[in-house]
Amino acid sequence: MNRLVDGHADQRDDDASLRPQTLAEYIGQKDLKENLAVFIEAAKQREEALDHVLLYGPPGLGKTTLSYILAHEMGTNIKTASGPSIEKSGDLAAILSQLEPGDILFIDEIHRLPKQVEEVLYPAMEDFCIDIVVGKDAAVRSIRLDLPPFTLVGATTRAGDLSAPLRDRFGIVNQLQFYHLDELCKIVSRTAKVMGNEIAEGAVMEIARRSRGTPRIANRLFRRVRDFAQVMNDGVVSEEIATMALDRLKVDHMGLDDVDHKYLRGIIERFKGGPVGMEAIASSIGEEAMTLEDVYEPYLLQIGFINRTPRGRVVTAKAYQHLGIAYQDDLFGGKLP
Ligand SMILES: Nc1ncnc2c1ncn2[C@@H]1O[C@H](COP(=O)(O)OP(=O)(O)OP(=O)(O)O)[C@@H](O)[C@H]1O
Ligand SMILES: [Mg+2]
Repeated sequence: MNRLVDGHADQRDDDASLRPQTLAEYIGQKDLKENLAVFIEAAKQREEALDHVLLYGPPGLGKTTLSYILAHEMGTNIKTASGPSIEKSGDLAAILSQLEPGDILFIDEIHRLPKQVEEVLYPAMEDFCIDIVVGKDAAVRSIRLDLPPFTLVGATTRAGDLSAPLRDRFGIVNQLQFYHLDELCKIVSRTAKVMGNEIAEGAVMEIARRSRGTPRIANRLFRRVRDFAQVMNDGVVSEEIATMALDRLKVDHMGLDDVDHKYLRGIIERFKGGPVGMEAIASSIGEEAMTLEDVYEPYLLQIGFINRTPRGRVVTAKAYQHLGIAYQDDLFGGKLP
């Protein structure tokens, strides 16, 4: 299903012109940015490749953008690949053997690398070499190929799915956080400017508030609001136009759409607000458990609408209030508020 407030990219998202190019232009993620700036400076002073970097967090928070920025700041090239596209160890060997000293190799969805490919990556990351098996049967032998020092930048939405040996080989491990409202406002204003639209402060706020802490969603909502503004208001994005457009797009003032409502109401109506296991929720509302976990739940957890307990998901009083449903704390059911 195509979902307006889903953090995943669709074809029109991630317009290259909207991607910040430098750390200074990259909005938010303050701690992460400050640390990276130090690591970049230190590596440059020592004339070494930057240590391997793992970036994890929900879709659309800026992992890919940050990888390009790292290459830009280090003044190196970036080669890109994605976990599922590297099917055989030979594919990875081919990619690695083309790297130049200091290059960044960006592997998106790194948790989806096949196991045998991952094993080739270990010595490549640690000792900058790979062992290639040549010949057949009795004549089979392995030759060691030296690689130039390079930086692996891995991105994943599921850090928990990464094997421990792979995870341990990253010197710099960073989690991207949901963005604060003021940061999202800056992102929306910047996007409006890049796209050449006049925008009212109230409209910036309205879009930012509904974008689930996610820059990709902020940009996507802006694009849709801009269509309404163009057709109805000479391209001027006023607060009224923004509010009207977002209401028509069925994104509520917390950024929740029909699917979130279905999820929350599902737990409330069918499971008395929980606790309930992921699989049961997923099958009762007809969505995939993994999608719910990766895409829907992180934000609902972040805004305190659900809790994860050892016995399953629980909808909080805050969510009941948002949905306008009376909350009854069922002490005997052991429900957590
Ligand atoms: N810090 C930021 N400042 C401004 N814009 C940003 C920032 N982070 C992301 N964006 C915008 O959001 C879009 C999505 O970011 P990006 O593609 O880097 O996300 P991602 O984390 O790689 O997502 P996925 O997990 O789906 O690969 C980018 O095209 C960019 O325009
Ligand atoms: Mg990405």
